[in-house]
Amino acid sequence: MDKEFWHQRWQAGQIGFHTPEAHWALLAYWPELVHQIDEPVLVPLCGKTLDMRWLCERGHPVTGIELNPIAVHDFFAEWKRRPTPIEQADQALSGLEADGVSLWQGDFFAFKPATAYRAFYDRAALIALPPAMRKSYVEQLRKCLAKGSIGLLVTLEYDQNLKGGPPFSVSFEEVAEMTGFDSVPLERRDVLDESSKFRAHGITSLHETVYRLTAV
Ligand SMILES: C[S@@+](CC[C@H](N)C(=O)[O-])C[C@H]1O[C@@H](n2cnc3c(N)ncnc32)[C@H](O)[C@@H]1O
Repeated sequence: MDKEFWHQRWQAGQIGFHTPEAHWALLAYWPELVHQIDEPVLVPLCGKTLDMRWLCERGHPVTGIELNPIAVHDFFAEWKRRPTPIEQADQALSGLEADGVSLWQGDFFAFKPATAYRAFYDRAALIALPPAMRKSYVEQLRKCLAKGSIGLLVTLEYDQNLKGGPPFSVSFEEVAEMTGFDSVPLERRDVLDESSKFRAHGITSLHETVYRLTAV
């Protein structure tokens, strides 16, 4: 998945991954996971997800990293906020901030956090990347985090032989073997009925799995 692929998706408005409400797993599991509600949260490959607004409304300062400028612009515009630029020496990405949400626009692999995060949220970030990139993503994510950081990871599982990604299928075994993290599955939910696109490919089993990750 090269960068141009994502820029074209945003340019063409092909953003089926963007949902009009905060994700069910966030609502169900975040409160029991992260008790300190002013803990800053890192959201890699964030798009313009409303999950960031949910986290912010809960009290968390939020840092999102997103490649595409349309996503960053739309996030603030749809939230009816006028962001101001963020200055950070030694940062290759350009940043905008409003009301506790900071969005850095650019390549997550070039992101240098000012301090290590202790909480993170990954929905449709790991699974947006092909297998060859996922190891580097996990390494970069781990570099941004303090030891003991807690996060929520949401994956999809389906027969990858029937459909190419993204989103890619990421197995329980792959998550269990992620270097630098301990994982605990919290819920595995059948989501086939909400996904006609997958049915059209002949897929008969589609699950969303939610994990608690701890950086070790
Ligand atoms: C499948 S979308 C998910 C967005 C968001 N997490 C959500 O749940 O709506 C993946 C996003 O990652 C962005 N992206 C892809 N590669 C990236 C990279 N290397 N650095 C930062 N963002 C990236 C894409 O532009 C896209 O908005």
